[in-house]
Amino acid sequence: MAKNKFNQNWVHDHINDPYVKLAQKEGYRARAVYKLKEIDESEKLIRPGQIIVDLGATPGSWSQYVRNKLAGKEGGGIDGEIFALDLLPMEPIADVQFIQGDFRENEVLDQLESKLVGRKLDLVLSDMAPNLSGNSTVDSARVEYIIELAVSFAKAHLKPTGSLLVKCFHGPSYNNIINMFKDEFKVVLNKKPKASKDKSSEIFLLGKGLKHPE
Ligand SMILES: C[S@@+](CC[C@H](N)C(=O)[O-])C[C@H]1O[C@@H](n2cnc3c(N)ncnc32)[C@H](O)[C@@H]1O
Repeated sequence: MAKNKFNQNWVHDHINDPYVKLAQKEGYRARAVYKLKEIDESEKLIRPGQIIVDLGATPGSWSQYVRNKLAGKEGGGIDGEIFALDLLPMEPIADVQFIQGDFRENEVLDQLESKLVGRKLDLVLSDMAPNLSGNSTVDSARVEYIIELAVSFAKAHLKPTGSLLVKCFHGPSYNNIINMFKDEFKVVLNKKPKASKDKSSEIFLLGKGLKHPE
């Protein structure tokens, strides 16, 4: 398909996408929020009082959703804490502490850890998607690596009852990733929310309760 035609189709699909329209109406920065919302509504992941990290947070719809779930009834601050991190800048969101940097770099991880000051987390979210090269072996290895880092971060920082939700893709490393989750979590679920496009190999993995808390 010619590139222009491809762009036109993308624009047409995007404008007519019900989740794009809903996100605009409800004030969310991205349609991705409805993926998290559906998983949260079925798994009851997010509750007031929690400490939550959102990895790969920009433009911020997941952080907005988490913030709304932790917000007090009187419209004051939040009951809980939210830390968000991304390679790219993010427009500020009230009560969300943002760090800009590459999660694969130790220096960035140190910054995040210094904000946590030893407090354990209830939930780690990762919607991080590495840049894709088009070579499925290379891309699959990149996805596996970023998820491996998220799992090791979760292992070090989650409460024993905490959960990790990551974006993943069906590909050559899928089984390795599932096994990595099964080694670390008591319960492992895969989720394909309605807002995740059928033609995308995207799938979300949820690990609940650490098998070997640190
Ligand atoms: C699909 S977007 C996230 C959308 C977000 N959940 C939302 O609801 O607005 C994926 C994000 O992951 C970020 N990302 C990818 N690799 C990263 C890395 N190594 N470190 C930090 N962020 C990364 C990208 O910059 C991008 O903003």
